[in-house]
Parts: sequence; structure tokens; C-alpha cells
Amino acid sequence: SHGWGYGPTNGPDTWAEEFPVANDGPRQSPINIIPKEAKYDSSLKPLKLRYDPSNAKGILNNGHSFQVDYVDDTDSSTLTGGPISGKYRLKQFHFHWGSSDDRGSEHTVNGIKYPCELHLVHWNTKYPSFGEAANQPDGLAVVGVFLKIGAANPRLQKVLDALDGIKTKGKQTTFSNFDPKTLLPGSLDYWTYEGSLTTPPLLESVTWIVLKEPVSVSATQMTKFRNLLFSGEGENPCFMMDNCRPPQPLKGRQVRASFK
Ligand SMILES: CCN[C@H]1CN(CCOC)S(=O)(=O)c2sc(S(N)(=O)=O)cc21
Ligand SMILES: [Zn+2]
Repeated sequence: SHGWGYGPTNGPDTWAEEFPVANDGPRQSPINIIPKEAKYDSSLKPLKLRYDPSNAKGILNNGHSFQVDYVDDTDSSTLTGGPISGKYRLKQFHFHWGSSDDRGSEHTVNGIKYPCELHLVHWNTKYPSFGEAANQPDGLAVVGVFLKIGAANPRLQKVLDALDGIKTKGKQTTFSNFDPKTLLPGSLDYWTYEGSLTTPPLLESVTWIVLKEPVSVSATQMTKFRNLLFSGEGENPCFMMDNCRPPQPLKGRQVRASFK
């Protein structure tokens, strides 16, 4: 049987068949963020991201996106501060993007879609492992960064240049010495809310931290994302794009803002 995906027969509207939380869950992600309805919370602390570039270990096409994986057996690449308490370790970062520049992000702002969204995935070190943390309500913290069409972003180039080596599902190569902090915008102002993974298993274990300021990406750089394949080597080629889940019902959740 075919697994979940983003196509006409296995896309987000079919996920509830295997993952009922998709429809029944009270804290599903992504959401549409309405800045005027977000509540400024002066008790929110500044985000503190401290990453060791040498922790980067590989880049993988997982058949849904591509991810850069980090060594997470020590506290050398962590997220602290912000809305979270304690220390969360960076596990991986990945992206979601569209088939054209007018869509692709998962979170939206006043209904606006960005062409791409970066997710930096961290897990709470109060739990013994990532897998354990992923099943806890405070187990994960994902920092979301919007990418907006503009000047080419030189910080992305090393990642984009590695994509030729992982064109098909399951391919991975080494990827070393990369500081994901270089992908962040100048301002770390953020919105935060309690949500879930945006892909199956859609676990409701994510504290979302979505940065207000986008970073740039050029239209040419976006074509490089779309050159990846969902499909494996030797399979019918299916270009990787529109790997984004649409916004989900807020179900009474409060979105807080770290800024006025
Ligand atoms: C393609 C599979 N994506 C998921 C794989 N992982 C979950 C593993 O379940 C135990 S994960 O924690 O690395 C994340 S974070 C994330 S999102 N888009 O919400 O940031 C999706 C996934
Ligand atoms: Zn994601």
C-alpha cells in the first residue's frame, strides 16, 4: 500500500484514515496566524539559539522533504529561552515549498502564503531520547522561518548545492560544518502556540515558534528545491513540491507574540 504523501491519493485530506488525530486533535498544525489576534506576552523571553556547526552530520531526501541532520548526543546545539523552559537539542532542519512562488509555506499570516518555510526541529532534554520526547506534550520545539522571494540568499547556497547528490527518495550524503543560525533573519521576534507535527504521525508535541521576519530566497534558488524527487531511483519520477499541509482549525488556542 502507498504511504502518506502530498499527492491526489495520499495527501493531507487522506491522512486521517491512518492518523485520526489529523481531524480529531485539539492542537493540529500548521495554522493561519492573524497578528491582530495574537496576544503580546511580556513574560516571553528572547530566543537563545546556540548551534555548533560541527554537529552537522548529513543531508537526506526522506521522500517528503530533505533534511539536514545533527548529532544530538550532547548539549552542543541547543534552543533555550523563548516560550520554553529547559533545554532543547537541535535534531534536524528541513523545508516545505510550493510548485510556484505564490505558495508553499505551511503557516500563513493573514492568509498569506510564502513560497517556502524552514523548520528547525528540537527535542526536550528532560526526556531520555528524541523518540520519547516526540510523544510528550512539551517534547518538541520547532522554529519556523518564512522565505520570501527576493535577492538570492547566499546562506542557502551550501544546502542547495548539496541537493544534486540527494535527488531521489532515500539518498543521503555527508553534510558537515554548517551553522543553521546563518539561515535566521535579523529579528528573532516570534509568534508561539501549542501545536503538532505537520506531517504524520501528526504528534501533538510541538511548541511552535514562528519568526515574524522572513528571509530571502530567489526564484532561481526555489527552482533548485523543485528539482528534487519524491520518488526513488528507478521509479516514475515525481518532482518534490507542494509538500505542505494546509492550515488547521485553531480550536480555541491562543497565539502569543513576543513583540508589540
Ligand atoms: C517526513 C517526516 N517528518 C517528521 C519526522 N519526525 C517525526 C518522527 O516521529 C516520531 S520529526 O520530528 O523529525 C518531524 S518535525 C516535522 S514538522 N514539519 O512538524 O516540523 C515533521 C517531522
Ligand atoms: Zn516541517
